Amino acid sequence: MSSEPRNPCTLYDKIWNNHIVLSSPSIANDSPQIVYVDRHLVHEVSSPQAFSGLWAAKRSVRRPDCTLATADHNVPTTPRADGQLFEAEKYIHDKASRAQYMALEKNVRKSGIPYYGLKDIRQGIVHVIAAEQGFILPGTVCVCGDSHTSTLGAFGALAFGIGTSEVEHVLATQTLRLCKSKNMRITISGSLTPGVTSKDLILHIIGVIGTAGAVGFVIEYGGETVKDMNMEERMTMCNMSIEAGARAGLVEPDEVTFTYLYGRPMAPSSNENAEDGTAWDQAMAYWKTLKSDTGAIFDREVIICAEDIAPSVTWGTSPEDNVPITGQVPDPSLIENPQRQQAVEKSLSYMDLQPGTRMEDIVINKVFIGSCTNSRITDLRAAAHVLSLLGPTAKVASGVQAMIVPGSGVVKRQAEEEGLDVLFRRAGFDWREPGCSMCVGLNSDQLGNGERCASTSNRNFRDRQGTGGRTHLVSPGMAIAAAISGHLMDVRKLFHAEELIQPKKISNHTLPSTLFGNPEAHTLPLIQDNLAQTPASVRQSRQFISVQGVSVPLEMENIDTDMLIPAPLVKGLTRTGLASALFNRFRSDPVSGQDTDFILNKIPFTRAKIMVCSGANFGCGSSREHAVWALKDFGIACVIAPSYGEIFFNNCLQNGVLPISLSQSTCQILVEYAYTGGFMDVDLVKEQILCVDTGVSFSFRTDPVNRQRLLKGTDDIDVTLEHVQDIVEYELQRKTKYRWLELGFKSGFRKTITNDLSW
Ligand SMILES: CC(C)[C@H](C(=O)O)[C@@H](O)C(=O)O
Ligand code: SF4
Repeated sequence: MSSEPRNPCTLYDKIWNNHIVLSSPSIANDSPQIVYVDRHLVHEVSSPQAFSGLWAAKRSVRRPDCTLATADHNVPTTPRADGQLFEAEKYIHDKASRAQYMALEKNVRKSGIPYYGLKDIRQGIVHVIAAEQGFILPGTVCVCGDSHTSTLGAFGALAFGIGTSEVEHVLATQTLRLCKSKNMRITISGSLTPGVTSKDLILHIIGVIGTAGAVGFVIEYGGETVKDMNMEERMTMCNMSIEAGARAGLVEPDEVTFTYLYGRPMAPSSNENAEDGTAWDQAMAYWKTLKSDTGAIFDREVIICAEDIAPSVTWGTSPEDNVPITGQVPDPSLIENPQRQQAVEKSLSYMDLQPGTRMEDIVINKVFIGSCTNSRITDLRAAAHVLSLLGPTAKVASGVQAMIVPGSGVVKRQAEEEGLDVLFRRAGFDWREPGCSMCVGLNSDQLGNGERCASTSNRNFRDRQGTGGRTHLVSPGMAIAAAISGHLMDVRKLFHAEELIQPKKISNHTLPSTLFGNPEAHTLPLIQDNLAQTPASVRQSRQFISVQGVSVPLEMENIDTDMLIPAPLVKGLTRTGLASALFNRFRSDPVSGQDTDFILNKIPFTRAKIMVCSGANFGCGSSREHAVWALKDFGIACVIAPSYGEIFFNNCLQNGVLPISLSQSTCQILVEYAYTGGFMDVDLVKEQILCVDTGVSFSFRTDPVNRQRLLKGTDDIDVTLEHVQDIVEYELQRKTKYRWLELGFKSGFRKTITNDLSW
């Protein structure tokens, strides 16, 4: 807002320039800037430690009115029909899940943040409800302690995931300290053929550019295919931008976007008559400017032809491991790059698949339709459409368990009004309450050891859906085909092409407004009780100067944060006590619980202080800061790898863990050295790594700002709060220029303080 964009700009440049808080921002392009956050989403897993930190420092939430909370990851999806089951104490049996749920309720009460809990029909997966309620708007910056916040880029917003320390920063300051990303444009030309969906498209794109293909970039998706998509399809595509490593993915807002938003409870209202037009009119005037200028420069361009794409399905343990359903499991012996070859071998061994097996011959035991990728009403309609084409006698194959988990209570009710649940139940599908469910297995919806699942979620990481579980990512229609046939199957084979074209592309906006529940959202009653005050020691040291010790070598690429710490172990309320959680599924045998021979269990690596990895994209995937806390608790103060998942990298900086990027060949030399058990000395002052036993040293570079942060152990929140006057001025300016950004809340959100909304 403070600095006018220079033409020609990309859509991302425009949003970025509009959100720089300081009137004289740092000129260096790659220096962190203070960026204003318009919308902040909060859920129970990534927020407890942020609130504890906030309360411990005696700070408050700066903009509860711009924040929205819900519980989604931990909640059971078993029926909530019995009134008393609404009580979390009775409904959530798992102690740790319940504690996180209760902590969220206490924190929203204390802060006055609007909240959709188990009693509220609007409860659901955070990324689903934000769109449904009109919380997310074009041109805004939206964050959440969750990597799939990228979903909301579909609205032409800059939406991305952050770690828990950054959540605390946003709660306290309503800003973030951020470096600008590069621009990537992915243009998709032509039309998707019948039976091929935006899920197949995004899997295909990730297959083409790789899971690290967009690290450092914000992607703008464009082309005729995208123009032709409805909002839900765009959300599915943007959702998995994080699986390509991108900071965010976005789509230029257009009539499809505006029509979707019109009349949503938290979108700007078209009823308020002001002299200068309604809030909706004012918003529209701004939204129509949100497009990349002709001639804007993108740092990378990718062109995809929609007609080339078949329904996609994964065979391995990374989303890039995908092929058309007509394809086969790849043969690692034909892969030239030795590191990739090894990765494929490991994946196939975990997935228990033989090279050359036809994808359609893979037999499955479970089917999961849900997650923030594919749990919206149009996804359920797509699934129901395939099922209805099969006729009333179609049944889930014997031996297969299939579940459908709507993304929100609103989606669930809508589906029930349309009778979709009847279709699903009749065919033998389990129809559940909303939540993340088997996407991440934080509740009891999990795969057993060795079970194989066709899943509409977004991550096929090892152990992701349950320890030892095997995931094949597919679209909703393909999931139905798998459920009915009992194996992976090309949905297009079941019908004539024209039958697969759904009758109408309808978005939720045609639904009667009662489906959104009481249009006045509510907050829980404010409480002034003293939440168990967390001692200042919960705020871990952020300082790093140097470290000396043994380094542990790893020769794997795409080490994701689910590997670093499996989901069921992120259910705590503190930042500590996670040493044994680090690489837990590798260190402990899933069946016997005995220690394995994984390198971290071996002397001298049990006391390693440095982790050296020769594979790229370390820490990709989920935003869980628990991965860094686990490393730190184990004793690791420095990670050396060729490249990193961006959120993980930032999380390291927040916790005084030094992430060093070096070329793959240098990392390999350091890995060889690490195997000898020799001492390493990593010195940030000198920017040097010394292999003590051989006397060989390597220099490394760190960003000067980050280097200072680590050397001084700076608390970003303190530094940002030195600029509080600039934040105040930015907010005043925002109120005048973008009045509509406040209105939805004033009129619809803050009025009612009640907790008695029921289903
Ligand atoms: C728990 C949360 C931090 C995590 C994420 O950031 O993605 C989760 O949603 C996931 O999908 O793994
Ligand atoms: S990816 Fe899965 S666990 Fe993460 S927010 Fe989406 S549904 Fe929830």
